Amino acid sequence: MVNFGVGKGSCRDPSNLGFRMIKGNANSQRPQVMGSISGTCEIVESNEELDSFYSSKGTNHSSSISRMDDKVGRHLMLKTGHNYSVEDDLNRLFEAIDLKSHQVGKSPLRKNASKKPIRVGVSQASGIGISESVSLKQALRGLCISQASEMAATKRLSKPAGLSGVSEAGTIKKLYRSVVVEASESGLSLDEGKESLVEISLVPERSTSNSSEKMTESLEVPKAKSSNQSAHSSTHFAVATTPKVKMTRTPAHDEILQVPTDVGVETSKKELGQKEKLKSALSLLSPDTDDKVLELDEIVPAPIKVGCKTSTLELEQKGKLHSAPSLPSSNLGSKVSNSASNSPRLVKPLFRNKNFVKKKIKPDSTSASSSSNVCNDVDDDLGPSTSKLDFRTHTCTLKNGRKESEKASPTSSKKASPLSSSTNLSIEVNSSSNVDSCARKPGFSSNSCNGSRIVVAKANESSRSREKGESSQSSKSSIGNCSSTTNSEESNLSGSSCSSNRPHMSKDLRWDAIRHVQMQHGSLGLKQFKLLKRIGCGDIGSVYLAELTSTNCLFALKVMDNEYLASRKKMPRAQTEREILQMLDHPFLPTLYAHFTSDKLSCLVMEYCPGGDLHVLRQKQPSRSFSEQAARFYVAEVLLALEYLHMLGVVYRDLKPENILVREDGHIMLSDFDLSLRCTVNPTLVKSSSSVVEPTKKISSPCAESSCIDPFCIQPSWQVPCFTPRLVSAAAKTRKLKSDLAAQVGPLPQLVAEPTSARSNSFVGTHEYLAPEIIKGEGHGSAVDWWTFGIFLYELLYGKTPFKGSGNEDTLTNVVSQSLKYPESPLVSFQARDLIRGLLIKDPENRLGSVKGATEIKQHLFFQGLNWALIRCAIPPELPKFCDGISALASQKKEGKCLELRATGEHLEFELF
Ligand SMILES: Nc1ncnc2c1ncn2[C@@H]1O[C@H](COP(=O)(O)OP(=O)(O)OP(=O)(O)O)[C@@H](O)[C@H]1O
Repeated sequence: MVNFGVGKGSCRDPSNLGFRMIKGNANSQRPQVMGSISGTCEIVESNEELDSFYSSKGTNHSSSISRMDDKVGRHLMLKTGHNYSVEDDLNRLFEAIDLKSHQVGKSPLRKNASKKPIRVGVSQASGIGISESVSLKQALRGLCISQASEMAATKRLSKPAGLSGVSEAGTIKKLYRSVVVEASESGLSLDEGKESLVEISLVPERSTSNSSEKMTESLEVPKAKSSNQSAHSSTHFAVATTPKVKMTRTPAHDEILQVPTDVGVETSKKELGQKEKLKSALSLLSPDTDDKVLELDEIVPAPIKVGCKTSTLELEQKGKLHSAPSLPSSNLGSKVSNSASNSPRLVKPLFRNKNFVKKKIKPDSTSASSSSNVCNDVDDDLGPSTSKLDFRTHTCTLKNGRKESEKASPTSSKKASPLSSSTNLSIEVNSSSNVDSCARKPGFSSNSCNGSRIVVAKANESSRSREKGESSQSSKSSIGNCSSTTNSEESNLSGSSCSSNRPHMSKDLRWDAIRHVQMQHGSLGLKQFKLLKRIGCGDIGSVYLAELTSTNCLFALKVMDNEYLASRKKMPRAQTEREILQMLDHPFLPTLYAHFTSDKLSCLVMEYCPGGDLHVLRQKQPSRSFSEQAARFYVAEVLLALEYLHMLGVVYRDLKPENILVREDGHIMLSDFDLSLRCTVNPTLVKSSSSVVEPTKKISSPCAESSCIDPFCIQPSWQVPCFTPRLVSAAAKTRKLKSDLAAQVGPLPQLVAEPTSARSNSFVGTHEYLAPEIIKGEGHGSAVDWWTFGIFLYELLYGKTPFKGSGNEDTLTNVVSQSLKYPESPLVSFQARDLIRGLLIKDPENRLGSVKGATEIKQHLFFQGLNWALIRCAIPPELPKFCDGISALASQKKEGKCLELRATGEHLEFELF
């Protein structure tokens, strides 16, 4: 294992930058997952035979071994027979390899005993001898790849980030392409390739190397093979290209690496040649694959679609924007650092009922007053006093006073926690309460969560009942009665609802705190929370800022009244929200730590977001609108969240600033999923037929553009601000070189993970944000999210929505019939307006994003130069400013401003104290 120490100083969750490259065969059920640490890259060849090999000999396969030629291996096997030791074999092999290396004029690879990659998979099995030459060969190949990775890492580490003089991205791409082409030409069928898939997965840090603790989510491109697989719609990919590709990802990651499969084991010379090329490519990918992917990403030609329908493979339209007459230089002007350097604004989140701002159209809302019923559960008159709380300084502590941070390291955490990995954390509160905290440490078998997981309705009937469009407050609400959903909501929930599949937040100390309380009390329920303040109330429940008893951990506790939900037919919405929350593991989406249900109440224990929402933040801006660079930052993060949701088969449907919460670190969190539509998704790898690349437009110096949030700008040299005047830097030259090379190589296939077949007739959303197709009742799909995304960007930039009328009816009429207009002020760049124009195309089929989803939107010039994978590490436009959280809470308590749950069981009775 090699720690590549990716520079990510400001990264909120650096663990997600760790990645792993795994090669396996079809027999490998899941990618081998090993313990890793932040910024770690591992390249592992994994198959059963390999495992057996290591298992039988206890060989640390991390030993550095150079590549072995097949013939050499075979020869040795014949010569030595079966009675030998592995060590002897390896010694001979090293000699042979040295000889071979000299023959081909290459210096032999060094053995580096100091590097100790973690052992793959099962390591304790014994009794399996090496009797097959293929085992040894493959084992050595695995070692070879590991070493190649290490060497590449060493090389990489010896250079400043971003200044690598060699266009590795271009090289990788070239190799990749050649493999793709050759594999394609070889005429190998998908099935043939199945035996040796290559996976490059992005995995988080792990605390153990137990093979049973696999947690990467494998996205296998080829045809769905088993019924079991087909049950998980969100993780199934269909292949639109040859050769076959297997992709592995962690849910937390935005980027998916795509690598062609290494076809066959030992077939033809041609295939062997392909393997060699692929290995070379893999070795180059090693230390900073994230960076490489980004660079590759950047050089992929942008299939921009502006007002015209684009078929999957026909990318003729993509040049439209690029070929447009010289775009006016961006007036994005100032750099992000500018905003970042602004004196931090005192943000006072005004927690309020959002219904007063933009009233949602929700199917079960029978009256405007209905939503207030929930709010009346607790009669509190607290002001927005949490606005000055400094939750950045808030530290979770356990009851014994020991700081959770002391257990931050995986090992210490494991030792210190009263819950070992063998502890079953499925929780039963009491006989009448049912709790599923899923507060498991990564590494727990996801199966352990299944018992408490909600079973999703299978039939269309049930699906329909889970839609939220039965009625509405507007005249259009009757459309909800005809709500029908096809091709949706058939997927059942899998282990992804557990923390074991939530690598993104796996190190969050709140997991430990919850486990600790559960252990102490035997269960988790409302009694274990001290409700400090009601943050707000929505249509289906109230949200409280709550402290977990005896810890300093704060949560957002959403409390819903079951009876109320049932009487208003809102139970399906609550269920939808919970199920979606259970699936999520993304930096810009909320983490659900636990949920518990009693006869009377349902509670969601969520990550608390102290920074208020974007609606409030926007109103605090001068001219009540965001600068373009700030808007770009926020919409980019929202876009990644939407992309992730779509990949999971979730159409969000309720995008608006009020639902974008601001985290303590200034990044965003998309909240509120009770109006979302669940559907099947069939992600596809699309290989562009065009090789036209416009590198000079696509790639530019990171700071040449406006609103630069390119991590290069916050990277060490380090912390060179964007606005620092630069001459043509070495990095810029390198980029130019890379882009030139990329132009020669051609585009990479693109992953399209848009649930284009999702259909719903529900009338849901928020008036000003409703897409025309929803208003017209024509049925809608995932394109509604791109419409709302356009409205959202418009509102951030102009401070108002484009079609707002004097009343809701007018608004709806305007949405359908009024053409898009831009106010004269504030001045907004052409790129921004062009993006909005593409997104607000009334015909969903022609709307930007309708075919290729976020993939095509991300390539719009508005986002030019943005480093998508590292945006989470970028400096936000502004940071919420709070004073000390704990002391503020304490003073609130003294002042009697806090609510505390009265210990009366499950009744929601609070009193001031
Ligand atoms: N995790 C959180 N952290 C901080 N505030 C939150 C969190 N979740 C929700 N809120 C706030 O609580 C309030 C109520 O949220 P909630 O989702 O219940 O209602 P809503 O957004 O109106 O949606 P709905 O009516 O669909 O339930 C909102 O003001 C929201 O900003």
